[in-house]
Amino acid sequence: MDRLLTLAEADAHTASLRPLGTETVALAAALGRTLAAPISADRPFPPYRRAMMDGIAFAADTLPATGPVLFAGLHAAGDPPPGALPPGQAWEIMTGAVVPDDCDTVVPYEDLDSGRPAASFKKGQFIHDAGSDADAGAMLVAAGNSIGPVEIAIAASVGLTEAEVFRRAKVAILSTGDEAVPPDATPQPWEIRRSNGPMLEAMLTRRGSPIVFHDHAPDDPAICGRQLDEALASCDVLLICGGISKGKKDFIRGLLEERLGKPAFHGVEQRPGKPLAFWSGPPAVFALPGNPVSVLATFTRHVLPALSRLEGREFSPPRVRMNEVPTPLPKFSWLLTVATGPDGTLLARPPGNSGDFISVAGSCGIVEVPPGRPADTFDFHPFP
Ligand SMILES: Nc1nc2c(c(=O)[nH]1)N[C@H]1C(S)=C(S)[C@@H](COP(=O)(O)OP(=O)(O)OC[C@H]3O[C@@H](n4cnc5c(N)ncnc54)[C@H](O)[C@@H]3O)O[C@H]1N2
Ligand code: MOO
Repeated sequence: MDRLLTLAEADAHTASLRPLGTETVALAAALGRTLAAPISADRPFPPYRRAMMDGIAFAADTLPATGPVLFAGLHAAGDPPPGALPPGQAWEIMTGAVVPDDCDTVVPYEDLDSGRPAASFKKGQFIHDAGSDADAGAMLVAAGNSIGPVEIAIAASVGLTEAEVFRRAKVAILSTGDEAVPPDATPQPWEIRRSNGPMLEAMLTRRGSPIVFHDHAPDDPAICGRQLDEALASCDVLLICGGISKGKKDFIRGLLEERLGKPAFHGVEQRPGKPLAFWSGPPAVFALPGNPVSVLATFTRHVLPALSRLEGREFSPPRVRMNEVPTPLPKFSWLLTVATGPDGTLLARPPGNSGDFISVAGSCGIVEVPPGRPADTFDFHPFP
C-alpha cells in the first residue's frame, strides 16, 4: 500500500474516466441505458384537443336554458373530427377523442341530470389542450438521462424505434484465493466457499452490466497472470477481489504493475476497504480488498459511480438522514451498510467485522460517514 488517500483524493482519480462512446440500439434494449441524444417532440403534446372524459361535448354558450340536450351523434377516439355541431346540440364524446373546434366543454355522463349537464359544470372543463404539455420541437428528455419506462413511453410516442445511448462498460471479474472453493464443492474445514464473485455478478446483473469474464484465480502468480491477461483483453473494467493487502501471497499488485504500471492509488482512508487499489487503464482496474463486506462497500462506493461515468452518467449521491446519527470514526470515512426501516428512515446495519457478511443481509446500500465530526445528513450509495 502507498500513502492512504482521502475519499475525495481517490474520487479525483476515478473522475479521470471518460464515457466509452455511443451506439444505436432498439428502443426495448435501451431500458436502463443513458441517453446520448435528446428526445424531441415531433408534434405538439397532446397533438389535438383531447377529451378527458366519456360524456358529451358542446359549446356552452349555445345550450338551451332548460330541457334535455339533443345529441348530434357519437364521436369516439380514433374518429376524425366530425362536421359542424348544430347549435344547442351536443356530441356524445369518448375519452381520447378530438374535441371539435366548435365545442368548448366536456361533461361526463355521470354529471348529466335529466339529459342535460348539471348546473355545476365549468366552461372549458375536461379538455386537454393541444400543445399544453409540450410544443412541437421541444426537447422532452435531455441527453445524459437514464432511460426508464417513462422515457421509453416518450420515445415511442415521438415515433422512435431506436435510441442513441452510451455504451455499456464490459466487466470482468477475477476473484482470488486458494481457500475459496466453488459453491458446489464440499469445503475442507480450513476452506470457505466463494461468495465474492457471485455477489459482484449479482450487483452487475442488477444494473445491466455485460459480464464478459468471470473466473477464480488460485494463489499461483503464473496461473493468475494468465487469467489476468485474458480478463484484461476482454473488458472495459476489471474487478479483482482479494490478494491486494500485505500478505506474502498478495501478489495482485505486482502482477498488475507488470502489465499496467503503478496504480493511480493503493490505499484509501476508509473502513472497510482500506487496501483498495485503482488503475485508470484502459481497461480500468479496481482491486477490491477480499473481505466480503469490503468488496460490497468498495464496489458500491467506488465502482458503481465509475461505471456510471464510463456509461455517460454522473452519479450524485442523494443526501439522507439516518434513524440514529452514527458516531464517526476518528480518521477514516466509514462506509456504513444500512437497511430501510419500517418508517422509511435508514438504519445502520454494521457488520461485526468486514468478513461478517451475514450481518448485512437485508441491507440496501451504504452511507458515507465522514471522519471526525458528527453530521446530520450523509451521502447515500444504494445497491443496484
Ligand atoms: N498486515 C496487514 N494485513 C491486512 C491489512 C493490512 O493493512 N495490513 N488489511 C486488512 C484488510 S482491511 C483487508 S480488507 C484484507 C484484504 O486483504 P486482501 O485483499 O489481500 O484479501 P484476502 O487476504 O485475499 O482475503 C481477505 C478475506 O476475504 C476472504 N475472501 C477472499 N476471497 C473471497 C471470496 N471469493 N469469497 C469469500 N471470501 C473471500 C478471505 O478468505 C479472507 O478471509 O486484508 C487485511 N489484512
Ligand atoms: O478494511 Mo478491510 O476492508 O476491513 O477488512
